[in-house]
Amino acid sequence: MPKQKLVLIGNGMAGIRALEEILKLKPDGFDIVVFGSEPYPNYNRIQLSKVLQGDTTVSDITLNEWQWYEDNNIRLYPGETVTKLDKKKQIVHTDKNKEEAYDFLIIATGSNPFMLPLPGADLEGVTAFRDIKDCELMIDYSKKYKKAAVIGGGLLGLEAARGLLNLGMEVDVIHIADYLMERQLDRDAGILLQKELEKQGMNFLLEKSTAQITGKDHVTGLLFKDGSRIKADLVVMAVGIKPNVALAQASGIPVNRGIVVNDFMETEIPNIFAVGECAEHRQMVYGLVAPLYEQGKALAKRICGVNDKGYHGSVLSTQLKVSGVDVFSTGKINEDEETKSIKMYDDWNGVYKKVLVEEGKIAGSVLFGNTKEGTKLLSLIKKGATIEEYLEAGQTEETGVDFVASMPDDELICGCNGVSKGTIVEAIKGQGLTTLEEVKGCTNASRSCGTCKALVSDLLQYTLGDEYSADQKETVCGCTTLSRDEVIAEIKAKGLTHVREVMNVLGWKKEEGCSKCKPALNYYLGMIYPSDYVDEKESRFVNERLHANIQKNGTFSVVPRMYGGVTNSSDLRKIAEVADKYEVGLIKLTGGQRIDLLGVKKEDLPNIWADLDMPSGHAYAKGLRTVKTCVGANFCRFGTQDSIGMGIDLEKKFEGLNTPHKVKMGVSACPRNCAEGGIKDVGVLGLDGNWEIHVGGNGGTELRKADLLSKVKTEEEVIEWVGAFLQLYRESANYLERTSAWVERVGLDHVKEVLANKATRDELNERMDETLAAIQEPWSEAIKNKTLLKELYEKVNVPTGSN
Ligand SMILES: Cc1cc2nc3c(=O)[nH]c(=O)nc-3n(C[C@H](O)[C@H](O)[C@H](O)COP(=O)(O)OP(=O)(O)OC[C@H]3O[C@@H](n4cnc5c(N)ncnc54)[C@H](O)[C@@H]3O)c2cc1C
Ligand SMILES: NC(=O)c1ccc[n+]([C@@H]2O[C@H](COP(=O)([O-])OP(=O)(O)OC[C@H]3O[C@@H](n4cnc5c(N)ncnc54)[C@H](O)[C@@H]3O)[C@@H](O)[C@H]2O)c1
Ligand code: SF4
Ligand code: FES
Repeated sequence: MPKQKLVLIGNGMAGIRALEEILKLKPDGFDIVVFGSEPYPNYNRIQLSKVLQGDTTVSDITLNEWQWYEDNNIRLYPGETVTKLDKKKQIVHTDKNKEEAYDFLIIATGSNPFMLPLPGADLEGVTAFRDIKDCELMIDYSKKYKKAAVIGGGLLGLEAARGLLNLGMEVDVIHIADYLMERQLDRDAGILLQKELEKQGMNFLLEKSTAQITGKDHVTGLLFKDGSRIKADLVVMAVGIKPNVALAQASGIPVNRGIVVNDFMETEIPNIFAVGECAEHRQMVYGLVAPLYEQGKALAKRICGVNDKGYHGSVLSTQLKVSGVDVFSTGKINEDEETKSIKMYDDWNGVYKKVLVEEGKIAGSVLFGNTKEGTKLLSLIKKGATIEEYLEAGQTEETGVDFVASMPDDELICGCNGVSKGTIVEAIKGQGLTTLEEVKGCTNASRSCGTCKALVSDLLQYTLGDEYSADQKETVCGCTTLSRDEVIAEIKAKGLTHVREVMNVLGWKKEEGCSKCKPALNYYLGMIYPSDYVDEKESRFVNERLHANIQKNGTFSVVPRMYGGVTNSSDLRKIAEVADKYEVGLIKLTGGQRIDLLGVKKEDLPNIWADLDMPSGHAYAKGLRTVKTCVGANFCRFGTQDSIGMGIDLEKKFEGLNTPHKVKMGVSACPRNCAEGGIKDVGVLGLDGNWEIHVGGNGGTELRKADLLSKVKTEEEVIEWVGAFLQLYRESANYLERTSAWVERVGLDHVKEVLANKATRDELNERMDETLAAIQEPWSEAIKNKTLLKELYEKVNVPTGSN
């Protein structure tokens, strides 16, 4: 019987968490399709504040890699928006003219930032702070401009303001109320917060109402209703959010503020659910992840037919993610006729605590300066605990291991994900966890805002005692407690030969591994057994499995190899013909001097490769990409050597080589370095009749200038040194570690010392040659393999001439 089709609209935090819960209950229960307007896999929106503050990068906040979708047979359409929904026929339509029928539909379209409809709101330099695009725009602006104004002194506005300060801008925060975060804090805490943030360099304009954003094309400032003005080159609006309900509304699904749902997240329309910030449950719309995750659990149980009492609403708690400021609030924050409060105010040390009591029970709390008790108070409120229970438990001043030891098992450690101390301790003991990453992988604790990380570390220390090492070794991933070196040593000692076998024998916690360890193990096995290991395609990242880079609209790019960046009229003709025949969207020259055919349909890939009859340029590979060359001595009046010839020889020699991460090379024939060897993994430079070999350069986000490794005379010596260097890197780097990071980690002196020995270089080159001898050209291999064509490239006619 065919599986029921489940379509999810919205590839954000709530929708994907609901899918994860569904997959836990029925791993193979549905045929799943996801549409997401943003061109990324599901990422941690919460961490955008940390990206702006410079504590992490966009590439590190992905929650579910592309591979996760592949592994779970989820068809993801990134960068594609659902524009229409036909609830009678049970079909959704997209902005790319796709139609998808569903048996069950989940709407998880989140919120839109609320943009004040002020004159000038459409000027260049005015932005919201909601997604990666906004974050990148602010980072970009900070490089060009000096003065930023943030409208809104709530959680988002203050986190944005801290980020902009870190980026070197002067920041004014304009707030409509008379104290900061008035929705989350009482006046006393708000004033303490303001003092602390002023010390950090923020400037506040309170009780200010903006009348206009001034400027002609680009913003130049703000004009307030009281007639005063400030200058600004960048204006960030952070004045709240609006549930994104337009699609539901237009489709006749009942909407109030949000899409109205019952306790099982069902809308009034059969088979249509809503979850996350777009949903309204018992007249409440939420804007924090903890309740959205609770909703996801209830939804998953309903859709999988598991009996449950459903979702009954959430007690909220918030923490501001600004370093140096500890502020927490939960439940009620202000006194009224029904409440009494216990207060402690230490103006000298800037510590404030208030616990509100209603009908004898704890109803809410505001903490400033010391927020250790935050999760305890949240747990007590959730349980409906009395004030006596709180007072009897004692207000501990303890910290660290003693503090977590004193917590009861049911106390919450991670508010975002609802994970208690008991659950974490049980997972550490039951599954032999030793690192924060493993606890995160198994329990979800610390997977969202990350403020509970210190408590989770304390719990690890408390549970493991002497076995715990704060200076934790880096494990391959959360599925194992072994490091890369330990795994490699075990593979060699036990003669393990397959990815699954490694996982079984070495006691992997997740039988099937994850998207981090599978490609890593596949690489390590290939590196250890170059002649015998049969590459496991299913363990590779999707781009490497398909031998083409997937683009944001789901099409692919084709980059044929052009040794040394040199081409000829016959290859150019073939490329032009192929581009016409397959209606290629864009032909573009790459930074590595290659031709990129973009916008190719997956099913056309094998036919294009067959028509091109050129080798793969490996533009998708964790391997040798390109050798860029300058024109050199044959044409350039400054050139002293044949850089093109040298580049072609290097590229022909190392073509198809798998490496821990991508490897780029550049060869120039004089110190002007036109092939930019100074920012390549390997840069070869002609100088006074010698060749200099530079290594460990990187022109990407982690910009690094290459270091001089050695100076040699002949082309043969260049090949010998480069071969030895690459093999040393292959054998000792972590998978996904670029040469730049590896050279930094192990030290240039170490690399030089190892390679200085000719006998060692020869040994490394012997192993390199064995590896190179086993390499096969992937495109011609793929078009010969009918099973592979059927499995990987749907709707393909086997190209003529293949067997
Ligand atoms: C900077 C920042 C910091 C934050 N910090 C915290 C924090 O510390 N703690 C906390 O609990 N919360 C925090 N939040 C709030 C939290 O991120 C949100 O509550 C959460 O992301 C909401 O999840 P969601 O899935 O409902 O919506 P979203 O994450 O917005 O996901 C909805 C997705 O659906 C897509 N979409 C919309 N319409 C369509 C359509 N028609 N077709 C296809 N796709 C569509 C959108 O593009 C979006 O990608 C923060 C938010 C921001 C912006
Ligand atoms: N640490 C966290 O938990 C965190 C961090 C960032 C964002 N978020 C979430 O993201 C969403 C958006 O955050 P937010 O801070 O924009 O929303 P918010 O509603 O919490 O705060 C908006 C603030 O803007 C002020 N404001 C409204 N109109 C104004 C005006 N015209 N001029 C000046 N100030 C004005 C309000 O007084 C309010 O304090 C919320 O759901 C929030 O919970 C949470
Ligand atoms: S690097 Fe030197 S030799 Fe090569 S093209 Fe540039 S100037 Fe000419
Ligand atoms: S409290 Fe936010 S991730 Fe744990």
